[in-house]
Amino acid sequence: MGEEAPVFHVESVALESKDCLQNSIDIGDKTYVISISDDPKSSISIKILDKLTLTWVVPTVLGSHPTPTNSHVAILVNNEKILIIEKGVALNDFIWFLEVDTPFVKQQCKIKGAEVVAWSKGVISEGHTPVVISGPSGVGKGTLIAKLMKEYPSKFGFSVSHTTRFPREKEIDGVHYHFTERSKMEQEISEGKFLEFAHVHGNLYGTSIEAVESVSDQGKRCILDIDVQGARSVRASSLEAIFIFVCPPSFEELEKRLRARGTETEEQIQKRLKNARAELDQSNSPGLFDHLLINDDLEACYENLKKLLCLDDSHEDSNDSLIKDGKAIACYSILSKTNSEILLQSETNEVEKGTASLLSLNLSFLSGGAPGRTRGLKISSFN
Ligand SMILES: Nc1ncnc2c1ncn2[C@@H]1O[C@H](COP(=O)(O)OP(=O)(O)OP(=O)(O)O)[C@@H](O)[C@H]1O
Ligand SMILES: Nc1nc2c(ncn2[C@@H]2O[C@H](COP(=O)(O)O)[C@@H](O)[C@H]2O)c(=O)[nH]1
Repeated sequence: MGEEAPVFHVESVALESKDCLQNSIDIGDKTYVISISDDPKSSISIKILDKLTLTWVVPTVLGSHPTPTNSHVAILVNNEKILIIEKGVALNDFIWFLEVDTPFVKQQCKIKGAEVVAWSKGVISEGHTPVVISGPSGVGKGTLIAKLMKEYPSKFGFSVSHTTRFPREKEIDGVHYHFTERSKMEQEISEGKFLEFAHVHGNLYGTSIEAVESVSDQGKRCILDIDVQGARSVRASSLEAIFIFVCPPSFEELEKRLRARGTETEEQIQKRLKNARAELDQSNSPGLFDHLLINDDLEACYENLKKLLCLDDSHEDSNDSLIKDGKAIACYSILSKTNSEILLQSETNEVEKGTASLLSLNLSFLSGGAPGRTRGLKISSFN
């Protein structure tokens, strides 16, 4: 009796060059050649061979790229994207997707009139639904968020927005905001790097995709402090979130708080109060906010916020245990592939703490993708 054929499905050809390992993948009439090397000068290159005309194209490459390393394997997920498994990098950084024909890439090809490919990092942790907090200037959003972050530093992460306004005293660049030049921010908006942006009180504010994704990467729940226009844009985006509007007990109290904060000129206060009326009017827009919170007594409001966020619910993501020690080094090769599952085998004999000898990667629930992360990767480990 003959041996049963193994379920191997090799689609990638690996070519050793002096400083790096290249993988080539065929999709239709094109061959994608991916070289990742740890030489900083030539760290990542993508070339496309058109097999009909035998011409090479160097595409425009979008997105943050994988960590340079001289060993990786590549395998086709479907005709839209290639999965890259990097070797010798941290466990929370070893899965990447090179999108070659997804809707985002097609749209970018049209905009740029050139061949485009885009990187997207694969994320094992699902994170938790982000929370959008809106409300008029001075109502106490920042105060409530600061309390939450202080009490639950490992549960929540703040989405650090970009803004063209000047920093206030004690505000730190990269912590409270990314303070930026208008032209630079506009350029980055045109490059598709922002989830949302809005002109607020005479300045440009925006949430970069990276700001939200980097919080989720840490397995934390992302908090966005954005105005009502921004909340509307996020509602219309693919980001699933909970939307909370914070109201003042009265307009007079709002004005009192804004003045007492002492961070705005009289002219700016007037502008913010005028905008506050419009924002309060919009708080009841159908389908926009899930919850309204009145910030009268701060402690009472904070307790209500905690209730809304189910902070006594101690549910853990089933993938969490695998990424707890995300710094462990991954060194996996592809053992087998079906349409929805890839089996990875550790190349090291001694299984490092935090890694497993076999990993099963389920691709059935993928979501997101370039220009952000690819989420929904389900991983099971076997030792
Ligand atoms: N419940 C409350 N009672 C009294 N004062 C409050 C209350 N909540 C917040 N404050 C005070 O009101 C001022 C404005 O609060 P905060 O800066 O948090 O508002 P904000 O909504 O984040 O404003 P902005 O949108 O302009 O950033 C602060 O001085 C803060 O200490
Ligand atoms: N649409 C967005 N609005 C934002 C963002 N970051 C902050 N904001 C809102 O701007 C006002 C003013 O903030 P301030 O710090 O200058 O007082 C406030 O309502 C914030 O919620 C953003 O990224 N996008």
